[in-house]
Formats: sequence, C-alpha cells, structure tokens
Amino acid sequence: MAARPPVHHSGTDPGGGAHPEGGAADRSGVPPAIRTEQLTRRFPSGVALDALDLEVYPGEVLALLGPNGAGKTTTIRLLNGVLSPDGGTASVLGLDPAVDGHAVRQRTGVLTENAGLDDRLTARENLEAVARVRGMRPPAARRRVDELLDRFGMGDRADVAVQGASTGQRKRLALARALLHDPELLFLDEPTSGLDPAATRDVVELIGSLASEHGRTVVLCTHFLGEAGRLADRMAVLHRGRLRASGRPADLAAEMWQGVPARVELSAPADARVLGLIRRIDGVLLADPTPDGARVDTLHRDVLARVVRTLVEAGIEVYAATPTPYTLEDVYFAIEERLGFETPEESGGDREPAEVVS
Ligand SMILES: Nc1ncnc2c1ncn2[C@@H]1O[C@H](COP(=O)(O)OP(=O)(O)OP(=O)(O)O)[C@@H](O)[C@H]1O
Repeated sequence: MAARPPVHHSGTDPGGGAHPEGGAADRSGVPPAIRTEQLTRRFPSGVALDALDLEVYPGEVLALLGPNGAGKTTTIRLLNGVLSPDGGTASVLGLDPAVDGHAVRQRTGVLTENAGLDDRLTARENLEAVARVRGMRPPAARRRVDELLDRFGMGDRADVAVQGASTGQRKRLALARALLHDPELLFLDEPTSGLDPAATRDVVELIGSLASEHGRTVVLCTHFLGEAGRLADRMAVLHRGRLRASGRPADLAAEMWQGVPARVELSAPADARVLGLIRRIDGVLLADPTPDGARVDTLHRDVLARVVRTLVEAGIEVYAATPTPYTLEDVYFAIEERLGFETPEESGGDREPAEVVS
C-alpha cells in the first residue's frame, strides 16, 4: 500500500515521550528475551549504536527499522556477542552476550545480510557442517537437514555445490541454517531481499508461523515495510545509532494522529454539498474529496456509521465506507519525515534531528 502523507491535527504531540506498549510487551512477570540498557558501540567512523534501551518479549516479532547505516546490523551483532559493546549492557535469554557469546549463539539463529555460506560445499554439506558445530547427533542432524532442504524448496539442489546458486537459493539455505537447531530467538537481517515473490511469500509465512505457532521470538531487520507490518507486533526505529521510536504501530499512530481515517466511496468525488453534510457531523475531523468519493477521518469508528446514514438520508448513494487504519508503513514514513532521515552527507554533518518518540 502506498504511504499516506502524515496527517497533522491540532492537539497531537509528536514529542510523545514514553508510550503504552500493549500486547506481547505487556506480559507482567515474564522476563524479556532481550533487554538492553544504554548499549553503545563506536567505530572509528563514529557511534554506530548510541545508548540503546530496548526490550523484546518471548514470542514477539520486533521489526528493527531504520535507513542504511542506522545501526540495525550492529545491534544484532552485539546481541549475539559477535561484537563487544563500548558501553551499556545486554541480556539475551538471560545471558550476557559480551561474556557468554557462545552460549547465546547456541540458542539463537542468525540470518545475516551476507549469508556466509561455503561455496565449495553442497547445500547439504553446508547445513551438516553447521549441525556438527552445534553438536547435533548425526542421525538427528540428517533428518533435520533433509526436512529443512525440503521445506525451503532446496531438495533438488541438495547435493550441488553452492557456488553458482542464485541469491534466492543462497538466502533460503541461509535461513535453513539459522533454523537448524530450532532456536528460541531468531535474528533475521533482510530475510527476503533477493527472493522472488513466491519465495518471499513462503518466507514471510514461515516467519509468522515461527512466532505465532511455535512461540519463537524474532528480531526482524528489513527495508520492506509491508512485510514488517504483516509480521511485527512492535516496531523500533533507529536513526544514526539512536532509538527514535518504539512501540506497537497502532499506539505510535495514535500518538501521531487523531482519529481513524476511512474511505467513503460515492458515485463521484464528494462535492461541496456532500463535504458540508459530512463536516457538520459531530466527531468528523476531516473530510476531503477523492477521485471516488471522500476521505473522512472520524474520532471513533461509530461516527463513520453516522456519516453513511446522513448521506443515505440525503439521497446520496454510498457504495462503501471502509476504515483504513494507519499501517506500520504510514507510521515509519511519518517518523522519517519528522526526523529528516537524510544521510550524514546530505544533512551536512552532525546536525541532530529533533526527537520524535522514544
Ligand atoms: N565493522 C565496522 N567497522 C567500521 N564501521 C562500521 C562497522 N560496522 C558498522 N559500521 C558503521 O556503523 C554504522 C551502522 O552500521 P550498521 O551496519 O549497523 O547499519 P544498518 O542499520 O544495519 O544499515 P543497512 O540498512 O545498510 O544494513 C554505519 O555508519 C557503518 O558504517
């Protein structure tokens, strides 16, 4: 879906501050699968991650979003103990990845942007090599490898060297490798980039089922916002190493915009008379013409029913009235617009954009 331009209503406070985080994050008494406090990592080029405070709860899919260079991959590497922090702490499944990196990686699955497969080995050998490192017993490993190769449509390429495999085939193999030991926590960095539409759909469904049916926790880094919107319970937006927004898309949308937008389909664009009728209804925040009727924002969903009734009573034919709640994509683009997500070069150096929600 195309991003709707941000809607500004009087009375909203984009500076927000702490926001309610319902759903999976509301599980009182359940320790988070991931907790970071002031987690920081610098490189000679600058701060890649700046005092990150984040919690991810078991069974939750968190979309970790942000433009190129925002610090997403650095976060994943810190949480797996592949990188050491310069400051702050992280707890992953109750362990400190900076101290117990190996133990953390035994219980997590990581799909990195750069799949890191051994080109000289076949698909099966690549998976079996990882199974050995993970200490899986050979018969169980063989069964699991066969099952995953089949599940990812790689059965017919199982015994062919990975060299020459397409981007999509490599990605599927890397995903199979991340799932080999049935990890509790998955870090997926761009899991669908390079996949064709059918493979993308399969991978998105698989990620969804890992969380919803198998209770796995997933941290998903992606630039595909539709995919993030379909899968994520919560989103966290990084920009230049700093967490700029986090929460459920619906909660963040409620902080940014008042009301519920809806599409009201008529036989023609709403004219001045129709718009006048709609705007006079209590609870209508906005009514603008569209090519097939009107966009109407209402304070509550039930106001929309009143809009339909008023129009019908006035002899105007209404073909449909459909609430179109703000999506993760809408929220992301609104945050991006408010922060000005240009690259450091474009922004002329170190200018700090204003905080939106944190
Ligand atoms: N090993 C490294 N050495 C030096 N700088 C690094 C290293 N890894 C990351 N950086 C820098 O840290 C910043 C954050 O990079 P990171 O890869 O975490 O971003 P990202 O959000 O994953 O970006 P992308 O969407 O492009 O994958 C960037 O400025 C990057 O150049």
